[in-house]
Amino acid sequence: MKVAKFGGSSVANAEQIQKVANIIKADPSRKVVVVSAPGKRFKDDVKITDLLIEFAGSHQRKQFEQSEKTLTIIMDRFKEIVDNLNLHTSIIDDIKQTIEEDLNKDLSPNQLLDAIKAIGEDSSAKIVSAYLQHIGIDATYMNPKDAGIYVSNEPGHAQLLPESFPIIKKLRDIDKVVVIPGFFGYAENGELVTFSRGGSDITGSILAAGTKAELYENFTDVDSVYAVNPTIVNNPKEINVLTYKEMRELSYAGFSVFHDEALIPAFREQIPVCIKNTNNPDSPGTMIVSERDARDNCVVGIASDVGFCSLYVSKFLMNREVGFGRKLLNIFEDEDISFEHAPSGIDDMSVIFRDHKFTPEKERIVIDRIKNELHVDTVSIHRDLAVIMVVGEGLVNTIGVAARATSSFSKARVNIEMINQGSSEVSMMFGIHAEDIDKAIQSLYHEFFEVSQKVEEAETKILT
Ligand SMILES: Nc1ncnc2c1ncn2[C@@H]1O[C@H](COP(=O)(O)OP(=O)(O)O)[C@@H](O)[C@H]1O
Ligand SMILES: N[C@@H](CC(=O)OP(=O)(O)O)C(=O)O
Repeated sequence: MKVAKFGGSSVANAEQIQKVANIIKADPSRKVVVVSAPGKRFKDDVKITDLLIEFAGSHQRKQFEQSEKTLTIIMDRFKEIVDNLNLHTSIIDDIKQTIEEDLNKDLSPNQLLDAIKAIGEDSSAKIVSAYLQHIGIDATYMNPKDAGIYVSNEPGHAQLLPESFPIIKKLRDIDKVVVIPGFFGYAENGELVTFSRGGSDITGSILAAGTKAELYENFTDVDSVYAVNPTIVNNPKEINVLTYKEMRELSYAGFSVFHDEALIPAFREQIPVCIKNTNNPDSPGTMIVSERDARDNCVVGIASDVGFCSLYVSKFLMNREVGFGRKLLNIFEDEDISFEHAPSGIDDMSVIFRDHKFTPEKERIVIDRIKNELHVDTVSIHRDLAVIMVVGEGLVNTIGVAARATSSFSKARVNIEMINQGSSEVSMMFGIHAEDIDKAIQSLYHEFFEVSQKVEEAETKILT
């Protein structure tokens, strides 16, 4: 059996849901279906999840006029979907009732936000299951609690609890298509918890691993994972096969097409993942597996992400000071900031971290503590940093990749703030100014995918 997850763009309106139904109908082994909340229908549209967050926020701030307005937009979108699919309007009444019940429960602000956010995927699953029944497919909606999505709310990521596995495994025995909302599960104490943004991919992966599915299909709005973000380079090369490790590095650094946490369950149970397009289901998509032949392309993809900050410290004879690195990272730990990379030299060290939690107040505390406790010679902060990852299993065994990458930055007139290579065998990381991302990616893409392709074509011509 297969687990098929359909993202927000695949359930954004009635027409998309009809495509989803056709995909399910076309392959009876698609037994477990996971859906996101309706996403964007066009570029400047707003996802239902964002509307729900806005609704919960304005309600909590007691801006009731605003919250009512947002609720009307949310309900109109669900109503349009239900009407266009010719489904019973009682579904709409149920959504409204669930929202009202949540507002009247004695919930903390965070609990209420989670409960409201989850309504997007929950309603979507009810609608998709009703539509499948409507067109004669034996389908049923199932709440994540009944499906066995029990998670401990670990900081940073959702960890599946051991009691989940036997329950999830039983889904295999159900002789129907089971439609389960993505993006949320339940903690040990019965509390509803949502995952990080884009987290329906995680639900799909958990269910694929728990049912030991033959394949986890992740349906989205692109034909495949491309070698670079298609919004930066036009018509980039499609990737046919990727390893879990490669995808993890790429999604970490901005390939939002698949959530990096979603790789963990699939990787642990060695479930192959296929990224496919709801709008073009016959296209083969991208397979994510444990091994691939890396001889033909050493660099498989180049990802970029913004929102990083770098803290630089230098101190004469740092290398001889036992415990310096630990003390520096301890300050970050005390301030609840996780670090992403920590490249170092003999007398200097940088700590790279995501800047969303680094308020001016935190910046002041961290700098003061570093000066007072570590007695450094220099300390400085650089904001607006972007990270570029050049990724590929073949990197370790290929000579000259770093040279080609640095020369591409130089051709694009992009200054490299930092290079980190060595700890990961599958990636090379570069820190640059965020404003340089597009030209850096375009230049790297040209070097690793356009120039090498031309060389290969020329070599083939000579040989034939
Ligand atoms: N390298 C990449 N390959 C394919 N898509 C990418 C890549 N990097 C970013 N994306 C973006 O990921 C989007 C699909 O992910 P997402 O918006 O989460 O879809 P869904 O609505 O299915 O959850 C694509 O539309 C594309 O803009
Ligand atoms: N709806 C949630 C979860 C999710 O996975 O959505 P999508 O499939 O549209 O990325 C979000 O917007 O974060």
